[in-house]
Formats: sequence, structure tokens, C-alpha cells
Amino acid sequence: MTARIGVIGGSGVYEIDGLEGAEWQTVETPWGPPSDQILTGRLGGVEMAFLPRHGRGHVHSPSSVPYRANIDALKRLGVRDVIAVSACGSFREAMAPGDFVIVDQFIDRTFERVKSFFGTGCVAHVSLAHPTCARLSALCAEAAAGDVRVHAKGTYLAMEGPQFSTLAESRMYRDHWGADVIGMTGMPEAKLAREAELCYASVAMVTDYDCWHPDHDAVDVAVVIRTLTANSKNAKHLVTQLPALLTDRPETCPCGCDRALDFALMTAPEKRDAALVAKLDAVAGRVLAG
Ligand SMILES: CSC[C@H]1O[C@H](OP(=O)(O)O)[C@H](O)[C@@H]1O
Ligand SMILES: Nc1ncnc2[nH]cnc12
Repeated sequence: MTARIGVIGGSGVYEIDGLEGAEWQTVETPWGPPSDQILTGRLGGVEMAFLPRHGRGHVHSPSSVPYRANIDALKRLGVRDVIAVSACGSFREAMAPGDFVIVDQFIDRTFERVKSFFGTGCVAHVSLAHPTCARLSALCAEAAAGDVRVHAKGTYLAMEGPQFSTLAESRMYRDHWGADVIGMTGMPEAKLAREAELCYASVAMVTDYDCWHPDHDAVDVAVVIRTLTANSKNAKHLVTQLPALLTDRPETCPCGCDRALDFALMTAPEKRDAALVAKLDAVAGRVLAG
């Protein structure tokens, strides 16, 4: 079967080309407005939905991105597979600027963001042991292949920002925490996608060596944008390859992403907050309805 594919574009990626019947749609959610309108259309006969994470014109900072609204809006549009694209710094010599890293693990160091759809009156605890979808991640690695070097896995350190890291932090993440790449937006996006039972893959495009590398200047925005611009064709290539790879999508995900809430809800049905349950219609309607 075909399924609608959602793409979240990061810094430097504010639209995607080549969509048939392209239309920017306004989507309302119970969590407020998403970062921007969502660009919908067909690519290779498959329904696509594209959302620029920071909004067109880069309006939202990593801390102010409306992560809950973004994930809810994509689910409301019928998206089941989310490919999140982001710029990142690298802690590994072998993960060089221009390379793509298919993130399979996260360390969440963010602290100023709402990280769950659930809360008082409807408590849920989903598993995050494997925060990305292995099926979708493998397909992203395949879709990215071409002129770009792709690393099939990597640990992404999500920092609050908006300032870049100090040298002491950079060394700590690299030498002691085992992080491979660093960015400011991977969390809570991945957590929320799991709560919403969406398959989520994270494609991190390396733009710099942060500030630890003795032979490279410390990261700044100019370097990030220069590297992203030089490699934009590789990001476009990835997106155009996705539909063909996802036409035979299994009805249920073998990784279980689409059943993440099966054993997660804790609040007794008679104790649930009706207003919160109503807000969860798109995210958790499968397990809450009825
Ligand atoms: C423009 S440099 C810092 C900025 O770039 C990354 O954005 P995104 O993850 O949305 O591609 C990083 O996380 C920061 O938000
Ligand atoms: N070094 C870095 N740290 C945090 N976010 C980034 N985005 C791109 N490069 C980054």
C-alpha cells in the first residue's frame, strides 16, 4: 500500500521541489499552530507532506519550535512515516562535513521544551530504547546513497542552544559521552513522534566539527549554511528516492512504532481528564477512543 510520507526540513531546507499538485495547507491542532503551513503534493505517485521545522524564513529557534503541533499536524494529515532532516556538528573525524548520518540513538540535554503529549489526567510511558524506526532508517540510508557518504548509525546529542557548545562541553560529549553528532532539534521531536505512534527516521547532515577539532575553526552559522548549500543536491536526491522505496510499506511496522501506546497508558479510564483526552484525538485516538 502507499502511505503519506512526512518530511521535516531543518536549517536551510524550507521547501521541497517537484511535488505534483503542490499546495501549502494550514493545519490546526489542539497544541497550537505548527511551525508553518504544510506543503502537500505527490511525488512518484505517493502523497507527501513537507514541514519546515523553523518555518519559512527561519522564524522559530530550536527552543521555540512547536514540536507537539508539528507532530500532531503531520499525523492529522495521514502521515505514518516521518523523515526528519537536520544539520549537525560532528564529533568524529570520519563523519566529515557533507556526510549524512542516519541517527539511531539520542542523548537528550534539552531542558526548555514540552516533551510529551501526555500529563496529568492521562499519563503514558512509551519505550524509547530504540528511538528511531529501524525499517524507515534503513530505507533512508538506501535513498541517500549516491554521491554522499552515509553512516548507517550514530548517536545525536540534542542540546538546548541557541548558542553553540563551549569547548569543555564539546570534549565531554565526544570523549566521555560517546556522542557522534550534535544538534538542537532532534529532541523532543523523536520522543513525540514515538508517542504519536509514527515511524520516525532522523537524517543528520554534517555541516561542521563543532569546536573540538584542532584543525578546524569553531562552528558558526556561516559554515553551517555554506556546507548545507554545497550539499543541497544530496538532500534533494534523498527526498526524490523515498517514494519508490516506500510504495510497498508493510501495513504494520515490524519495529512496533505504530503500536507504541499498546501498553503505555497508566491512567484508569474513569480518572482520565476529558479535555486532555479530547486533545489527544489524532495522537492517541487508536487507544483512547471508545
Ligand atoms: C543554523 S546552525 C544551528 C541550527 O541548525 C540545526 O538546525 P536543524 O536541526 O533544524 O537543521 C541545529 O539543530 C540548530 O537549530
Ligand atoms: N555544531 C553544532 N552544534 C549544534 N547544532 C548544530 N547544527 C549544525 N552544527 C551544529
